[in-house]
Amino acid sequence: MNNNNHIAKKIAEQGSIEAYLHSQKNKSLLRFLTCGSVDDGKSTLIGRLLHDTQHIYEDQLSLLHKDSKRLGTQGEKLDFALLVDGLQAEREQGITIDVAYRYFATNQRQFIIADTPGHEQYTRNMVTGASNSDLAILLIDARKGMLDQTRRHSFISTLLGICNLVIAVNKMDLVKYDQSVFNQIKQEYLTFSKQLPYHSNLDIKFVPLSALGGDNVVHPAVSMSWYSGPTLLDILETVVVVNTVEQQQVRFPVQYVNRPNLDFRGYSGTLASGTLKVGQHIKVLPSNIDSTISRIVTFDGEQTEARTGEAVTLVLTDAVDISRGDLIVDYDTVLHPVQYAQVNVVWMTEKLLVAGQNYDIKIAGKKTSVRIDNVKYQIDINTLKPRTADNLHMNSIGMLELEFDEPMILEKYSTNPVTGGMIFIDRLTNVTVGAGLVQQTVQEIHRPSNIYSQFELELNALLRRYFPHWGTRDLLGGKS
Ligand SMILES: Nc1nc2c(ncn2[C@@H]2O[C@H](COP(=O)(O)OP(=O)(O)OP(=O)(O)O)[C@@H](O)[C@H]2O)c(=O)[nH]1
Repeated sequence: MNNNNHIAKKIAEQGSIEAYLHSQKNKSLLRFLTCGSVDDGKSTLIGRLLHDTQHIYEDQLSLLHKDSKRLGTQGEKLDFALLVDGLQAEREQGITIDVAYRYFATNQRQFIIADTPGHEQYTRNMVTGASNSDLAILLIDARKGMLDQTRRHSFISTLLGICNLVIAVNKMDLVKYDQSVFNQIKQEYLTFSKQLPYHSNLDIKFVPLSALGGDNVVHPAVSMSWYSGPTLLDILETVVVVNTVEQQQVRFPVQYVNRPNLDFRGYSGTLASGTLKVGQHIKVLPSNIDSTISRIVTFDGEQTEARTGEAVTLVLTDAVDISRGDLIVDYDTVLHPVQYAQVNVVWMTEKLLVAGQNYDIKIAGKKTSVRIDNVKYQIDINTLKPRTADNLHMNSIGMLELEFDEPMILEKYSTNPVTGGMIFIDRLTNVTVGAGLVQQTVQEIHRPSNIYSQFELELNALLRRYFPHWGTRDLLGGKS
């Protein structure tokens, strides 16, 4: 059955189009990404998932029949990779590609898949895909076992806070569906995974499959009777995703001050976490000015409440001075601005990252600059252990010590991905060159005292002693 018939059947089951749409809307949503090395079978797997869950339109299916026959990549069979490799041509032409998002739904759930290419230089897209996902499917070619890219993508996924990993050992048909091959890869991965960030919170599942033949993707494989676990779709339909963001404290980065006329002044943005209500007492950081929400305006009209992820415009009872990049939080939230932070970085450009460089950064809607004070270490992708490094090259992951141009409201990435996640932008080319995740904000930093003159140090001490309300930073590293 193709997608058209499939949907028609579902509508008939529900009784009306309205009832069908309503049932779709109330299903939980799982966002996942597929990653792994080049040619591991990501596109084939996604094509197979869409096909076997009847999410391919009639015209797509006949085109797929035609293309598979014309190219003959799979003999007489369908080449599912062709279904999702629409970007292939762009790839071959070397055009920058982005993550391809695809949507499908089953009776249990709705899914959004981020398909990220496996080539080494495409780590950038993988990071983008992972930052919006609840679960990562890591494909491993059964013939090749674990590769650097498997380790790198596992590390990045977990660093970005994904705690559901599915290790899909693909192309089992090419190893004669041998259980020992699967077991060996599973064992190797389990040993490796002990080094992954937040290891104790990880839920790792293993499935042996053949994306090409459809074994254990949607339907259980007869060829692998030794495997009694769930199929990949079973896992996707039942995995429990804990969304803690909604319960977290309010973080509303102001993206835009909306002032269409003298009578209206609103602050637009997407609510990164928590909920906001009309009448709620709030505070604006870094200024610490407080006010109350008088209206919540959206594209579809006014509402009394805003939930995590909603794009809204807030109107306040007072005419306060708020600019783009400010952060609206609950009135009783205490967050101190910091000038330094230790940040995990995934470097994505050929130009080496070295200490002393300056970059523009964007964090929670705010744009400012940083200086790389120090490359603390690089992560060895095989052992996931830190090793000393003076620089970071493309695709490497490391820890930096940063100094911001101005005091910043930051949090650990693990506390809040919006106030703890940043991108690095090259000042000349305006290209995104890295992704950073705050590991630790640093209030105190110990600089060698001899970079300041005795007079500067004495003046600094006097200012801090007699004018504490100026918030002067301690040149020797004390709290501001
Ligand atoms: N025998 C066999 N071949 C497979 C299987 N899955 C994928 N392939 C083949 O492996 C090759 C690569 O598959 P793709 O789906 O294009 O791989 P990919 O990971 O999407 O590759 P990129 O998009 O280039 O990163 C194709 O020739 C597929 O037909 C499988 O389970 N068994």
